[in-house]
Amino acid sequence: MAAAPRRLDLPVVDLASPDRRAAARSIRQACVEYGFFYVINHGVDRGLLERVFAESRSFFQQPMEAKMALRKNSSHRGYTAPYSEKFDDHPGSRGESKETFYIGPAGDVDSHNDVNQWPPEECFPSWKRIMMSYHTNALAAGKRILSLIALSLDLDAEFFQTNGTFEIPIAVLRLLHYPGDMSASDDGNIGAAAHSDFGMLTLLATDGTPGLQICREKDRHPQLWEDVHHIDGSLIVNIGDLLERWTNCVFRSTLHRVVPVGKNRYSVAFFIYPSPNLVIQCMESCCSEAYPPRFPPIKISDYLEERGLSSTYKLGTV
Ligand SMILES: O=C(O)CCC(=O)C(=O)O
Ligand SMILES: [Fe+2]
Repeated sequence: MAAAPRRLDLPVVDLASPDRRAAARSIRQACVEYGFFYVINHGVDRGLLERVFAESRSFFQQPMEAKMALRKNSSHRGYTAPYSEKFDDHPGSRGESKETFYIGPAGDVDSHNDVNQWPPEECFPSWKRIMMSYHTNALAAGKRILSLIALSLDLDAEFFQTNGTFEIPIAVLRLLHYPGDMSASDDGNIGAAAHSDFGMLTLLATDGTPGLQICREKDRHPQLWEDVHHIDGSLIVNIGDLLERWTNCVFRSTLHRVVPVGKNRYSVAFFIYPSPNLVIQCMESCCSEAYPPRFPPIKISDYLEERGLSSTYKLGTV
């Protein structure tokens, strides 16, 4: 008989814990072993999250024509349709079934320079306000998590606050919808193909529908995929390639994907990158004589360019 899949018990970090050192230890273990963990008491109001999901659902439930009217623009904001992002892993597969909507900060205080696209106010009167409010709250939660991450790396808790990371942080919200009309047994079908995130940190909220999986050892064959289950009220946090590099690979940016489960699935990803002007180098606390830096210093804007993301994130305007 085949062995039952092992239940993946990712660490749960309480952001409101008075014992910040213990929380930081738990984060360190999570980032070294899994690159993924949950946060609770993260400060993002449950009611706000419910509104974000409700607004997201009503956007994606529109006819394709209305969604395509807000097709992703040259600043990488707006709608992408199912199967628009092709990948080659499975010849014969149609690609990724997910449809997405990208939102960045709304320019300056008067919303000048706002390169976002917004659904028509007559039909979506609260949409922009709810999304901007989530953007602000998620960034605040991200900063609290990064303060514990700094402690977990033997740095000052204010490290990321004082070194320029948040001068003009690049923070992008991505709404996702995985259509429910396919199942994992349909050959080669995938909701989101295996990838690691490029940035520093990703905060992920889901509607509780399963499908998210991680692969802890990317070089192992065959790959072993483990389900990330839902914990009510929590956010899922994962480390991106940039923080893996910055920590000299002490922290892991882990492969993940979304498999179809024959049910509609909604999620909201929030990607955080540092300011484009910041130059990062492998943190001293992550290097030693026996474990020298694996990467030279790099300016974030150059990193984004290297990863093909500079136009994506319209440096300086997000
Ligand atoms: O939808 C999910 O649960 C994961 C989304 C994701 O990995 C991403 O947007 O980078
Ligand atoms: Fe991801």
